[in-house]
Amino acid sequence: MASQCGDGEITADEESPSVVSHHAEAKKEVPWTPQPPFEILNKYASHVKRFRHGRIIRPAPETTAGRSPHQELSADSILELAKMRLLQHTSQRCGDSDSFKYDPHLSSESNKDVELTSCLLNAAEKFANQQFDCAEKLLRRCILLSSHADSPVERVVKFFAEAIHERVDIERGKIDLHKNIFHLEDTLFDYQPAILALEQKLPSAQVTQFTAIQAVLDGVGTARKIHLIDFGIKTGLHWSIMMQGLANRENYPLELLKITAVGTSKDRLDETGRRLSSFAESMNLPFLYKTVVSETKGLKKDSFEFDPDEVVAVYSGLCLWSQLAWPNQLREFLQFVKNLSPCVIVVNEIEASTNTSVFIDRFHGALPFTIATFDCLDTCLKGDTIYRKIVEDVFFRDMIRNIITAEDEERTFRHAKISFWKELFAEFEIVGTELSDSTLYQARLLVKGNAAWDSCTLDMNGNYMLIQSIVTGAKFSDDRSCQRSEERREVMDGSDRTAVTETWLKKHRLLYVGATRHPFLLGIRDGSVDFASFKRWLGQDYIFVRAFVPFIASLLLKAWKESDDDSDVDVILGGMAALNDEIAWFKKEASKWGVALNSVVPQQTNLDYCRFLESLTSPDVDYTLAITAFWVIEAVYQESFAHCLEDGSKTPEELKETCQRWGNDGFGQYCRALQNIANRRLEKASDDVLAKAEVNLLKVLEHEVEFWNMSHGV
Ligand SMILES: Cc1ncc(CN)c(N)n1
Repeated sequence: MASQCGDGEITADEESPSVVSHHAEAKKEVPWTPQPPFEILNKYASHVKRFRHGRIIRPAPETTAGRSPHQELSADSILELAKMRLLQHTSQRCGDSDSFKYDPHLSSESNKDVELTSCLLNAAEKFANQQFDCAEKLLRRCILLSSHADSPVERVVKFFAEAIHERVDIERGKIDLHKNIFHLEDTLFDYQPAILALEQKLPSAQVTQFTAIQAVLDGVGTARKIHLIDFGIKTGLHWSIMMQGLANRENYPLELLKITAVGTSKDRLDETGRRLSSFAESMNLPFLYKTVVSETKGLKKDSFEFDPDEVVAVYSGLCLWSQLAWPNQLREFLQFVKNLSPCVIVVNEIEASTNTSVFIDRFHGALPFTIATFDCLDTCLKGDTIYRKIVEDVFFRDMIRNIITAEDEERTFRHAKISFWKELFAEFEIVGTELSDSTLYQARLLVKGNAAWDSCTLDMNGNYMLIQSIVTGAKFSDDRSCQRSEERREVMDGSDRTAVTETWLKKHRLLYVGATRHPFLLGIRDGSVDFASFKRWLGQDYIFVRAFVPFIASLLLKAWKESDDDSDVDVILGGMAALNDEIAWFKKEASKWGVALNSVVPQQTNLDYCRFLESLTSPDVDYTLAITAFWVIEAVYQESFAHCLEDGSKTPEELKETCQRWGNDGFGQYCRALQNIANRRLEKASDDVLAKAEVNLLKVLEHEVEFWNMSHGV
């Protein structure tokens, strides 16, 4: 795809003031080159070196204090700073150009972005308060200053300012609401190369595609006849990826893959069908493609062809939002889907809060999400400026206009938060099912394996996966503190008493799976492990375990001084005593494998982890924090090695003793005792300690993943 659009062309187009020429260019037919499924995942092998600290542990909010001169700010930090500026300078409210004080620590670009954003925020507030003159003055300033739109923030400000300006004119009766006749399906089709570029380069698109495919594959299991119903098939690229997964299925050869695509344009559906059919043919995959030409409203079951032997799966990719303006219709649609009796329904939606009739709330719901998206587009479509412009100009400009200028049913662009969707699905007894470990692991690997996706984070909300383009440090801490009381409430007064640590493990399951189902461990479990890797692990872990001794000693001291329960000391002492035996075991094992422990040089990853342990030995560190970290460190090994001993494992004889050491039931009981102590302490901890303990849990998990990476030799 990218090679279809060389740099020269892009440069020329970049200089063009109009986007129309880009559109003409981008509409050119380009070959459809689906990526083989696991080739995308195989990319990890070469990228895995970048499998470094991701964004799961977000940085502290960026502030300008202590910053080097002329620093660039991330787009989301600009938004936070702009909000702060606006709050601080309440007197400078009506577009007075001299009132904005440039921060000498920031680059001129960042200063300009902050100024523009606070001007826009101010204008939106003024508009919401019906101070149209003042709003107009501010908006004119935004439009003027963002006319060159160099940065993603400027482009967002420009689109929002233009839309609010139009809204001011509507309110004043100067113009009528110009109805947006935006037909998503047509637009997607008209700009297919841009959409394909998006699908292939945007982390959220790739992760959702893979997760969706894997969830469908898990859902249909070993079925030989699979019927996929897709409401919103677009390019159909995702199914070509799945076809390759199905073609590789060994024990349960596929008898038929049937896809029924639902949409309003027969031509467009047929074209997608032709591509998928030829792709299936090239793979010798038994394939049938059907179409149902209809709006989602008023769908009839008998428009679909069902076979009693087949297993039905439903995919709804960015499709439900378009019905949010008509809640009854949305409910009818869900009932319809439910009546199809699918084995799995995979839904992919944008999470934002724009489904409200209150203008200012909608504005604040749409702005961060748009800034994050533009920032992400800027990074991921760097070499495809034409496509980026199309996506911004065609899709987002219309979306912003609609969110800002329209009301009631005219307002068709809506997004809801995950809690809304969960409640809605629950009405139909549609509940989230757990994503398999391999799905979670692959999703995380996909994000971590691509340096350009540094700003993408994955989180779990129950069984729902959240993919966020960018989350600010500030937002991170806000979100966490909002959740804190909820987490605690679950512990204290819920009848279904879920402890804090369990809630966290669910919330951070992706990372937990990454730490406990690493390919190094899976290699031990299936017998394919490279013994050189095992020896590397042995030597490095010996060094780690030695550093563990002072950590436990300091923990013992903290327990003795601070604990409200004497038995804590006994549990920790048990762990300490076992370490003596463990160190002796390492020595014996090392001599068995010919590893000279004295000459092992600690690797940087190991040193980093040991330094983290050391930081927890300080008397300033709260007992609750240290015991929580201790529990996670032990629990990861317990869960990891126990998995290598479960039924079906092919762990080589010579590694069984290692797995037994941490995978045995006694060690499991000891870990549960540690977890109980952690829960008891966390239940009573202050919000501050609770927040720090959660961050430490994430840090331990990250260190553990890195430790396995190091051992694995990546
Ligand atoms: C890296 C690491 N993590 C945990 C453990 C278990 N004590 C260990 N030995 N090494």
